[in-house]
Amino acid sequence: MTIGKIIDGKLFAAGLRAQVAEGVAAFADAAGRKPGLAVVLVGEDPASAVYVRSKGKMTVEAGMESFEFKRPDSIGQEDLLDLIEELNEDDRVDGILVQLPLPAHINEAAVIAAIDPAKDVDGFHIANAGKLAVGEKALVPCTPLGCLMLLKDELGDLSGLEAVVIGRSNIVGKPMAQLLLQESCTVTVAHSRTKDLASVVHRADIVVAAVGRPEMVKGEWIKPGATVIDVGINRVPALEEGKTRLVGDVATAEAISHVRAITPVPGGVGPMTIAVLLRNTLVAACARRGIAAPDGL
Ligand SMILES: Nc1nc(=O)c2c([nH]1)NC[C@@H]1CN(c3ccc(C(=O)N[C@@H](CCC(=O)O)C(=O)O)cc3)C=[N+]21
Repeated sequence: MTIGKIIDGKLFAAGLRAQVAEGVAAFADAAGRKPGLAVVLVGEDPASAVYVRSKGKMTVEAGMESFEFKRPDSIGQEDLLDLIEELNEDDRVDGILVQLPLPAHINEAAVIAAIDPAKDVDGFHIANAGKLAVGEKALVPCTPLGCLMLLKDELGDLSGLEAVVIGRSNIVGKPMAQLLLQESCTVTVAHSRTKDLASVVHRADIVVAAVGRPEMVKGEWIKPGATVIDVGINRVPALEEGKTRLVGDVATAEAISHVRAITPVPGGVGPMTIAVLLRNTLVAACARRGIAAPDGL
C-alpha cells in the first residue's frame, strides 16, 4: 500500500505571506503609505472573533495597516451600509472584508453589493464574480485561489485533467469551478442533489471538497493517484469529554492510501485563505495606485 503526500498548506502560506511582505515594502516605498485592510465583524460569534484576530495579526506581520470594526448583532442594515460607504471613501483602505455570515436581519447580498469592487478583497461582489466568469482580471475569492495555488504547486499544468468540485457555494464551489475551467480542466460541480456522488468523484484526477459535512468523502471514492483538496473545517466532538477537534470534508485516514496528495485539516486550505487575503489586499492596493503588482503572486 502506498501512502500519499500530505500537502503542507501552512508552509506554503508562510512562503506566500513572505512574498506579500516584500511587495508590501515596495508598495510603501512607491506610494508613501502602507496598504490597508479593513475587517468588519458583526456580532459576538467567538469563532469569528478568533479568525478576525488572526487575520489582523497576519496583516500587521506582512507590513500592512489593519483596521478592525466590531459592531453589535443589533446593528441595523443602514448603519452597516454607512460604515461600508465610509470605508469605500477612505483612501487608506485598500481592502474591505465583511466577515460572513451576517445576522439574519441583514441582507448579505446588499452588503456585498455596497463594497467598492476595487476594494472587494473577498472577490464576492457581482462585478468580480462576473469578471472571473468571463476570464477578465478580477479579485478572486481567497479560498478557491489558495486551493488553485496548492494544486498547481503539486501538479504543474492542470490542462486536460478531470476535476470534481463538491459544493456549489458562491464563496468556494462556483469560483473554484471557474478557476479550474480557466486552467483547462474538465470540470464537474457536484452537490447535495448529485446522484451517485461516489462514482462522480471516482473519475476525478482533482477533487475539491467544499460541502461542510465532516468526513463525508470516503477513501474508496477516490481514484488511485488523485489529488484531493479538503476545504471543510468542521468542529466535531473529540474523544475526551467536552473537547472538540477539527476535521475536513474528506475521511483523510482512509483517503491517504488512495491519493497522490491531499491537504490536511487543520494546516491545509485554512492558512492559504488568510495568505491569499493579504495577497489580494496588496494586489488591490497596487491596482488602485496604478503600481505594478509583483510577479508571481
Ligand atoms: N468575508 C469572509 N471571508 C472569509 O474568508 C471568511 C469569512 N467571511 N467568514 C469565516 C470564514 C472562515 N475563514 C477561515 C480562514 C482561515 C482558517 C484557518 O486558518 N484555519 C486553520 C485552523 C484554525 C483553528 O484551529 O481553528 C487551519 O485550517 O489550519 C479558517 C477559516 C475565513 N472566512
